[in-house]
Amino acid sequence: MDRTLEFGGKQIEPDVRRLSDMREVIYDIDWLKSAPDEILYYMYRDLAMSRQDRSIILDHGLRYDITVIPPGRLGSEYVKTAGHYHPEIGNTGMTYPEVYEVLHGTAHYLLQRCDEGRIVDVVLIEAHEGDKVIIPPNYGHVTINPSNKELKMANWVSRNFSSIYEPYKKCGGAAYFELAGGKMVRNGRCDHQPDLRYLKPSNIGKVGFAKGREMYGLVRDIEKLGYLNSPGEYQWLWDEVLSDKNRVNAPIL
Ligand SMILES: O=P(O)(O)OC[C@H]1O[C@](O)(CO)[C@@H](O)[C@@H]1O
Repeated sequence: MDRTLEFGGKQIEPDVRRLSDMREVIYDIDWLKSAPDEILYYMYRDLAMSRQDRSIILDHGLRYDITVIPPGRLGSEYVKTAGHYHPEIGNTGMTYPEVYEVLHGTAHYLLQRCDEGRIVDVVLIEAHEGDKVIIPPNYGHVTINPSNKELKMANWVSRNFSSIYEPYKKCGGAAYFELAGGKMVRNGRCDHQPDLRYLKPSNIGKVGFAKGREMYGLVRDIEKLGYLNSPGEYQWLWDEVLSDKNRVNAPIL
């Protein structure tokens, strides 16, 4: 199947993530023994609709990507991304945040925060088409496609860093695995798995999100993405995104 994406009048070829790139984070080790080295997802990075947009995006130290995760299983587990953390910004005590939007399908964003090497918070956010999900500073993240439809999602993120994969690989994955059917199982290979908190997506008007409006359009109001490079100025946003007021029941699949 041709996986070229047309964006801004250009044909974009994806980077791909194969099973061999993420063997360490798979739950079903028996399945892994004989699984073919398939492509699991497609990443179209650093997109812009026009030259003018590109120049605005670069001036603000940002990047816009699209990722496509076809439906599938990793043995008994739903298909997912490898999982990574972002680095700390100087000595601020905060790592770079990120924001996702579901363009098509359903996503489960599994977030976790470590303190002194111990996982202290784990959050699962179910998002549908049009939902925005902010990954706050200091949280690592995995995206799961828990449906039988293709998941297409976009993200805005700082262009000033490279992702850190080691902690997920070292722990054999995130604190939880989502099995086909929706059961969440604790990852016994990592030292501590706090109870899961299920939270709502971060559809927050104050940072420019609007129902039915794709967040690519923020390129025309790019100051609204200021939290991606200066998270220290947005404590109210992190409090709001992570608040227990946003708790929901576990999703029913
Ligand atoms: O780097 P991973 O864990 O494979 O996840 C891929 C995702 O991360 C991003 O690099 C953004 O953080 C996207 O391009 C892509 O959706």
